[in-house]
Amino acid sequence: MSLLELKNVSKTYDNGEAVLKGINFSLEKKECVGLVGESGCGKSTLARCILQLASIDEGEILLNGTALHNKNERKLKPYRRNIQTVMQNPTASLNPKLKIRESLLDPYLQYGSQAVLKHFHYTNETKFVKQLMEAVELPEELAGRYPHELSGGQKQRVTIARAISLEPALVVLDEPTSSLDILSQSATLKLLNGLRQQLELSYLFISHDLSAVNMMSQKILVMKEGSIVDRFEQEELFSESRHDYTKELISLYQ
Ligand SMILES: Nc1ncnc2c1ncn2[C@@H]1O[C@H](COP(=O)(O)OP(=O)(O)OP(=O)(O)O)[C@@H](O)[C@H]1O
Repeated sequence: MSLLELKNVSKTYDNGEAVLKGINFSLEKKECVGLVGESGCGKSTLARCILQLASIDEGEILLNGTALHNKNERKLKPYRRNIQTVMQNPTASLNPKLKIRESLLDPYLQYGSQAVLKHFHYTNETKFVKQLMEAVELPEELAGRYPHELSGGQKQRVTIARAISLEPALVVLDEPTSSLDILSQSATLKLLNGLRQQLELSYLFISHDLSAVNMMSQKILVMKEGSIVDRFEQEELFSESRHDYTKELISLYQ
Protein backbone atom coordinates (compact mmCIF):
# COMPACT_ATOMS: atom_id res chain seq x y z
CA MET A 1 0.00 0.00 0.00
CA SER A 2 1.27 3.46 -0.90
CA LEU A 3 1.82 6.06 1.80
CA LEU A 4 -0.11 8.69 -0.16
CA GLU A 5 -2.43 8.08 -3.07
CA LEU A 6 -4.37 10.60 -5.11
CA LYS A 7 -7.07 9.22 -7.38
CA ASN A 8 -8.67 11.44 -9.97
CA VAL A 9 -8.56 14.55 -7.75
CA SER A 10 -10.32 17.60 -9.21
CA LYS A 11 -11.09 21.03 -7.84
CA THR A 12 -12.79 24.11 -9.22
CA TYR A 13 -12.71 27.44 -7.36
CA ASP A 14 -15.93 29.36 -6.75
CA ASN A 15 -15.09 31.66 -9.67
CA GLY A 16 -15.47 28.64 -11.97
CA GLU A 17 -11.74 28.13 -12.58
CA ALA A 18 -10.88 24.41 -12.80
CA VAL A 19 -7.57 24.37 -10.98
CA LEU A 20 -6.98 20.61 -10.52
CA LYS A 21 -8.07 18.29 -13.32
CA GLY A 22 -8.04 14.56 -12.52
CA ILE A 23 -4.76 14.29 -10.62
CA ASN A 24 -3.45 10.74 -10.07
CA PHE A 25 -0.23 9.75 -8.36
CA SER A 26 1.15 7.79 -5.46
CA LEU A 27 4.05 8.32 -3.09
CA GLU A 28 5.80 5.47 -1.28
CA LYS A 29 7.35 5.45 2.22
CA LYS A 30 10.85 7.02 2.44
CA GLU A 31 10.45 8.44 -1.04
CA CYS A 32 10.63 12.02 -2.31
CA VAL A 33 8.26 12.79 -5.15
CA GLY A 34 8.92 16.10 -6.90
CA LEU A 35 6.13 18.17 -8.39
CA VAL A 36 7.28 20.85 -10.80
CA GLY A 37 5.35 23.40 -12.81
CA GLU A 38 5.07 27.09 -13.64
CA SER A 39 3.50 29.67 -11.38
CA GLY A 40 -0.28 29.35 -11.33
CA CYS A 41 -0.48 25.72 -12.54
CA GLY A 42 -2.11 24.61 -9.27
CA LYS A 43 0.81 23.28 -7.17
CA SER A 44 -0.07 25.12 -3.97
CA THR A 45 -3.75 24.29 -4.33
CA LEU A 46 -2.81 20.61 -4.58
CA ALA A 47 -0.61 20.96 -1.48
CA ARG A 48 -3.48 22.58 0.42
CA CYS A 49 -5.84 19.77 -0.59
CA ILE A 50 -3.37 17.10 0.59
CA LEU A 51 -2.90 19.02 3.87
CA GLN A 52 -6.71 19.12 4.22
CA LEU A 53 -6.68 22.92 4.22
CA ALA A 54 -8.84 23.02 1.07
CA SER A 55 -11.59 20.69 -0.10
CA ILE A 56 -11.71 18.72 -3.35
CA ASP A 57 -14.74 18.35 -5.64
CA GLU A 58 -14.00 14.88 -6.98
CA GLY A 59 -11.64 11.99 -6.38
CA GLU A 60 -9.86 10.56 -3.36
CA ILE A 61 -6.87 11.41 -1.16
CA LEU A 62 -5.66 8.39 0.82
CA LEU A 63 -2.98 8.23 3.51
CA ASN A 64 -1.92 4.64 4.19
CA GLY A 65 -5.17 3.58 2.52
CA THR A 66 -7.42 5.80 4.68
CA ALA A 67 -9.51 8.47 2.93
CA LEU A 68 -8.78 11.93 4.34
CA HIS A 69 -10.93 14.07 2.08
CA ASN A 70 -14.30 13.32 3.64
CA LYS A 71 -13.39 13.45 7.33
CA ASN A 72 -14.59 16.11 9.74
CA GLU A 73 -12.06 18.03 11.85
CA ARG A 74 -12.41 15.73 14.88
CA LYS A 75 -11.74 12.62 12.79
CA LEU A 76 -8.89 14.35 10.95
CA LYS A 77 -7.02 15.26 14.14
CA PRO A 78 -4.95 12.02 14.40
CA TYR A 79 -3.90 12.45 10.76
CA ARG A 80 -2.96 16.12 11.03
CA ARG A 81 0.23 15.44 12.98
CA ASN A 82 1.19 12.84 10.37
CA ILE A 83 1.19 15.30 7.45
CA GLN A 84 3.34 18.34 8.12
CA THR A 85 4.42 21.14 5.84
CA VAL A 86 7.24 23.56 5.21
CA MET A 87 6.10 26.57 3.22
CA GLN A 88 7.79 29.23 1.17
CA ASN A 89 7.92 32.05 3.70
CA PRO A 90 9.33 31.12 7.13
CA THR A 91 8.55 34.56 8.56
CA ALA A 92 4.85 34.01 7.89
CA SER A 93 5.03 30.45 9.28
CA LEU A 94 6.44 31.43 12.68
CA ASN A 95 4.52 33.28 15.39
CA PRO A 96 6.57 36.49 15.95
CA LYS A 97 5.52 36.61 19.61
CA LEU A 98 6.90 33.15 20.43
CA LYS A 99 10.54 32.36 21.12
CA ILE A 100 11.98 29.71 18.82
CA ARG A 101 11.88 27.08 21.60
CA GLU A 102 8.15 27.69 22.10
CA SER A 103 7.44 27.32 18.38
CA LEU A 104 9.46 24.11 18.32
CA LEU A 105 7.54 22.66 21.26
CA ASP A 106 4.13 23.55 19.87
CA PRO A 107 3.47 20.30 17.90
CA TYR A 108 4.59 18.17 20.87
CA LEU A 109 2.28 20.06 23.21
CA GLN A 110 -0.60 19.61 20.76
CA TYR A 111 -0.10 16.04 19.64
CA GLY A 112 2.91 14.58 21.46
CA SER A 113 0.92 12.19 23.61
CA GLN A 114 -0.18 10.37 20.42
CA ALA A 115 3.27 10.22 18.84
CA VAL A 116 5.56 7.21 19.12
CA LEU A 117 8.95 8.67 18.29
CA LYS A 118 11.72 6.51 16.85
CA HIS A 119 14.58 8.97 16.36
CA PHE A 120 13.89 11.85 18.74
CA HIS A 121 13.29 11.21 22.46
CA TYR A 122 11.23 13.36 24.74
CA THR A 123 12.52 13.44 28.29
CA ASN A 124 12.06 17.14 28.96
CA GLU A 125 11.48 20.34 26.98
CA THR A 126 15.11 21.51 26.99
CA LYS A 127 16.50 18.18 25.80
CA PHE A 128 13.83 17.87 23.10
CA VAL A 129 14.54 21.37 21.75
CA LYS A 130 18.29 20.57 21.79
CA GLN A 131 17.75 17.46 19.64
CA LEU A 132 15.63 19.42 17.14
CA MET A 133 18.15 22.27 16.89
CA GLU A 134 20.95 19.74 16.36
CA ALA A 135 18.97 17.93 13.67
CA VAL A 136 18.73 21.12 11.60
CA GLU A 137 22.29 22.17 12.44
CA LEU A 138 21.42 25.33 14.37
CA PRO A 139 23.25 26.45 17.54
CA GLU A 140 21.16 25.64 20.59
CA GLU A 141 21.35 29.20 21.94
CA LEU A 142 19.21 30.49 19.04
CA ALA A 143 16.25 28.71 20.68
CA GLY A 144 16.06 31.58 23.18
CA ARG A 145 15.56 34.19 20.45
CA TYR A 146 12.49 35.54 18.66
CA PRO A 147 12.03 34.90 14.90
CA HIS A 148 13.04 38.48 13.94
CA GLU A 149 16.44 37.84 15.55
CA LEU A 150 17.21 35.04 13.03
CA SER A 151 18.18 35.10 9.34
CA GLY A 152 15.78 33.80 6.69
CA GLY A 153 17.77 30.58 6.32
CA GLN A 154 17.84 30.03 10.09
CA LYS A 155 14.07 30.66 10.34
CA GLN A 156 13.43 28.13 7.59
CA ARG A 157 15.53 25.58 9.52
CA VAL A 158 13.31 26.22 12.55
CA THR A 159 10.16 25.54 10.50
CA ILE A 160 11.80 22.34 9.20
CA ALA A 161 12.67 21.28 12.77
CA ARG A 162 9.09 21.93 13.85
CA ALA A 163 7.68 20.01 10.88
CA ILE A 164 9.80 16.91 11.58
CA SER A 165 9.56 17.06 15.38
CA LEU A 166 6.87 14.40 15.62
CA GLU A 167 8.38 12.29 12.81
CA PRO A 168 5.36 12.65 10.51
CA ALA A 169 4.56 10.11 7.80
CA LEU A 170 4.67 12.80 5.12
CA VAL A 171 6.16 16.27 4.79
CA VAL A 172 4.77 18.52 2.06
CA LEU A 173 7.55 20.94 1.06
CA ASP A 174 5.92 23.81 -0.85
CA GLU A 175 8.70 25.91 -2.44
CA PRO A 176 10.73 25.64 0.80
CA THR A 177 13.77 27.48 -0.54
CA SER A 178 12.35 30.08 -2.89
CA SER A 179 12.54 32.93 -0.35
CA LEU A 180 16.21 32.17 0.44
CA ASP A 181 19.43 33.38 -1.15
CA ILE A 182 21.25 30.97 -3.43
CA LEU A 183 23.73 29.68 -0.81
CA SER A 184 21.01 29.10 1.80
CA GLN A 185 18.93 27.39 -0.90
CA SER A 186 21.49 24.72 -1.62
CA ALA A 187 22.37 24.23 2.08
CA THR A 188 18.67 23.86 2.94
CA LEU A 189 18.07 21.32 0.16
CA LYS A 190 21.09 19.33 1.34
CA LEU A 191 19.79 19.42 4.90
CA LEU A 192 16.31 18.26 3.83
CA ASN A 193 17.80 15.45 1.79
CA GLY A 194 19.93 14.27 4.72
CA LEU A 195 16.99 14.43 7.14
CA ARG A 196 14.82 12.35 4.82
CA GLN A 197 17.39 9.58 4.79
CA GLN A 198 18.35 9.80 8.46
CA LEU A 199 14.79 10.01 9.84
CA GLU A 200 13.21 7.84 7.11
CA LEU A 201 10.84 10.63 6.10
CA SER A 202 8.75 10.90 2.93
CA TYR A 203 8.44 14.16 1.01
CA LEU A 204 6.24 15.72 -1.60
CA PHE A 205 8.60 18.41 -2.86
CA ILE A 206 6.85 21.18 -4.78
CA SER A 207 8.83 23.71 -6.78
CA HIS A 208 8.96 25.69 -10.00
CA ASP A 209 12.70 24.90 -10.09
CA LEU A 210 13.33 21.71 -12.06
CA SER A 211 16.99 21.48 -11.02
CA ALA A 212 16.04 21.54 -7.31
CA VAL A 213 13.30 18.95 -7.90
CA ASN A 214 15.73 16.76 -9.80
CA MET A 215 18.30 16.95 -7.02
CA MET A 216 15.80 15.95 -4.32
CA SER A 217 13.39 13.48 -5.88
CA GLN A 218 13.29 9.86 -6.97
CA LYS A 219 10.11 10.39 -8.99
CA ILE A 220 9.12 13.59 -10.80
CA LEU A 221 5.67 14.84 -11.81
CA VAL A 222 5.29 17.74 -14.24
CA MET A 223 2.15 19.83 -13.87
CA LYS A 224 0.64 22.20 -16.40
CA GLU A 225 -2.67 24.04 -16.13
CA GLY A 226 -4.01 21.72 -13.43
CA SER A 227 -3.00 18.41 -15.05
CA ILE A 228 0.01 16.15 -14.69
CA VAL A 229 1.41 16.07 -18.21
CA ASP A 230 4.58 14.02 -17.59
CA ARG A 231 5.86 11.61 -14.91
CA PHE A 232 9.15 9.78 -14.73
CA GLU A 233 11.98 8.42 -12.56
CA GLN A 234 14.76 10.91 -11.78
CA GLU A 235 17.27 9.23 -14.14
CA GLU A 236 14.82 9.57 -17.05
CA LEU A 237 14.81 13.39 -16.98
CA PHE A 238 16.87 13.81 -20.12
CA SER A 239 15.28 10.92 -22.04
CA GLU A 240 14.01 11.68 -25.56
CA SER A 241 10.55 10.43 -24.58
CA ARG A 242 10.00 13.41 -22.24
CA HIS A 243 6.90 15.54 -22.89
CA ASP A 244 7.52 18.70 -24.92
CA TYR A 245 6.60 20.83 -21.91
CA THR A 246 9.22 19.04 -19.74
CA LYS A 247 11.80 19.68 -22.47
CA GLU A 248 10.82 23.36 -22.36
CA LEU A 249 11.38 23.42 -18.60
CA ILE A 250 14.74 21.66 -19.05
CA SER A 251 15.83 24.27 -21.59
CA LEU A 252 15.20 27.01 -18.99
CA TYR A 253 17.85 25.47 -16.73
CA GLN A 254 20.58 24.82 -19.30
N1 LIG B 1 -8.65 30.82 -3.13
C1 LIG B 1 -8.66 30.95 -4.46
N2 LIG B 1 -9.77 31.34 -5.12
C2 LIG B 1 -9.80 31.45 -6.47
N3 LIG B 1 -8.75 31.14 -7.27
C3 LIG B 1 -7.61 30.74 -6.67
C4 LIG B 1 -7.50 30.63 -5.23
N4 LIG B 1 -6.23 30.20 -4.95
C5 LIG B 1 -5.60 30.07 -6.13
N5 LIG B 1 -6.42 30.39 -7.16
C6 LIG B 1 -6.08 30.34 -8.60
O1 LIG B 1 -5.78 28.97 -8.91
C7 LIG B 1 -4.69 28.89 -9.82
C8 LIG B 1 -3.58 28.04 -9.22
O2 LIG B 1 -3.01 28.69 -8.08
P1 LIG B 1 -1.91 27.98 -7.17
O3 LIG B 1 -1.52 28.93 -6.08
O4 LIG B 1 -2.37 26.64 -6.77
O5 LIG B 1 -0.71 27.82 -8.24
P2 LIG B 1 0.83 27.54 -8.03
O6 LIG B 1 1.22 26.61 -9.12
O7 LIG B 1 1.12 27.09 -6.64
O8 LIG B 1 1.48 28.97 -8.29
P3 LIG B 1 2.74 29.66 -7.55
O9 LIG B 1 3.94 28.83 -7.91
O10 LIG B 1 2.76 31.03 -8.15
O11 LIG B 1 2.45 29.67 -6.08
C9 LIG B 1 -4.26 30.35 -10.11
O12 LIG B 1 -4.87 30.74 -11.33
C10 LIG B 1 -4.84 31.13 -8.95
O13 LIG B 1 -5.15 32.44 -9.33
